[in-house]
Amino acid sequence: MAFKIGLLGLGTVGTGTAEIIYNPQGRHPLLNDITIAKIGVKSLEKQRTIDIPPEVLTTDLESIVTDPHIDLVVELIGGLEPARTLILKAIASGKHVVTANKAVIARYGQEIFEAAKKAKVYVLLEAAVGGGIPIVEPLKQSLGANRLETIIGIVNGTTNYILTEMTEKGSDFGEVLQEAQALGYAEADPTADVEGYDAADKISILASLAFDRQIKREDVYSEGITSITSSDIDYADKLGYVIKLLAIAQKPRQNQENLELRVHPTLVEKSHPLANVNGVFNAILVEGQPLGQVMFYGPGAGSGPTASAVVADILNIVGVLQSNHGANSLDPLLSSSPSKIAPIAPIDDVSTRFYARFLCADVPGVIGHLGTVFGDFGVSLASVVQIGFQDNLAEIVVVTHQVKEGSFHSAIKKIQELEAIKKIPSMIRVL
Ligand SMILES: NC(=O)C1=CN([C@@H]2O[C@H](COP(=O)(O)OP(=O)(O)OC[C@H]3O[C@@H](n4cnc5c(N)ncnc54)[C@H](OP(=O)(O)O)[C@@H]3O)[C@@H](O)[C@H]2O)C=CC1
Ligand SMILES: N[C@@H](CC=O)C(=O)O
Ligand code: NA
Repeated sequence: MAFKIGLLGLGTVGTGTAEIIYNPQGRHPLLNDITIAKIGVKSLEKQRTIDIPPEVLTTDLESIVTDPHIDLVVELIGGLEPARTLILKAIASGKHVVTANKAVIARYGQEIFEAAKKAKVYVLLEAAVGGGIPIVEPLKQSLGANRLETIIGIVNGTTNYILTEMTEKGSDFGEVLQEAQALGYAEADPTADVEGYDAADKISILASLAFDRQIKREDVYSEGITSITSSDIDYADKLGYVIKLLAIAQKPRQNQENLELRVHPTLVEKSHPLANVNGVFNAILVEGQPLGQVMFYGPGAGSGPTASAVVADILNIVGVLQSNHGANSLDPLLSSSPSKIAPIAPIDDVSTRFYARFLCADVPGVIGHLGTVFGDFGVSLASVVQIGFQDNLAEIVVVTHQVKEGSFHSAIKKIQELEAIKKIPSMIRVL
């Protein structure tokens, strides 16, 4: 019997999803049991790159999520509303849901998962993190035997594409962002990409799955790439690093209660596996016991790769429903709904290494003064080098050992008061 899909959205990901479902040859045989009953869009007049029978398209999305003939709703419109309301209505109407919407899941996941549990339907979201990379399903299933400790990921394709183009071709930030938008990688409002909010949504979702905790999205620290300049990229290169936007989740360390969750540009040593993840590719390094480290790598955005993850979720649901013949319970490996909230450490309590570039008057003893102030705040330095001159000012680069963010920033505040220090053009964390 055909399994009927109601598709909300026919943009980059919706079109990729429809293309797979309309062309099942050579793919998983279960696809032959799936049909698209309705597709909800904003505009019926818009030119589409795929032929859709006119009676399938509608602008009445509510009629799709309440249609008694539809079994599963695929939400690919993006944004918070009406996406959240439509997902909840679909659940209340007894429909399974597949979504790529990390913004909604990171903020309203708990509400949605609880509603789904009550209604005994699945809500799957493989496409929401890492695009086509299977990462959500492995965290729920394949890695279930492990005590997961750390996740470090490049989880935003747009910013990785921008940083790669800036690094490899010296391209201009604004121009590359436009390219990423044209390629369908960026969010409708690319602020979410370049300011790190999209990566923060994604790391919240991954941490919630890995540590089985609810994450308060508003407590996740995020810093984007808008202030990264080509000079930073050049200096990083000279020191043996590349700059990547990393999303990091760390389970509570010994004798601590708080999770560490943060997104920021980071200097990554060129020999590190994440340093060679370029363009729209994403990679997620997961560490746990007894497995050790495992890295998931692949295309993190774009029509086909993201649709691959959407359709994988649809197949998972259809497969489970067919095998248990509609039994009245959910497969615990597919459904998820953590009960406890995890406190998140304030960013000042997190330890990291820093790279900082100073422009100083070229007077004797300036390096000594910097060292003394850092020392006063317990910041230990791995290296201090004068790398040249800019506008008659000496350019000094400092790399610290692990230091509490709070101590580093207190030292910087004091350093700013030094007569010889004219400017601190960049401070970037180091992995
Ligand atoms: N693009 C990517 O690479 C990836 C995207 N995602 C996520 O997938 C989701 C979809 O993204 P994407 O395909 O890029 O988005 P697009 O902007 O390309 O497409 C959005 C689609 O939704 C429709 N739509 C939007 N708002 C409404 C509304 N209020 N009522 C009816 N229809 C609406 C649009 O209709 P119309 O066509 O008529 O304008 C369009 O078809 C987002 O949550 C995004 O974060 C996840 C991973 C990767
Ligand atoms: N805008 C996102 C799309 C995929 O999630 C990105 O660039 O990664
Ligand atoms: Na994925």
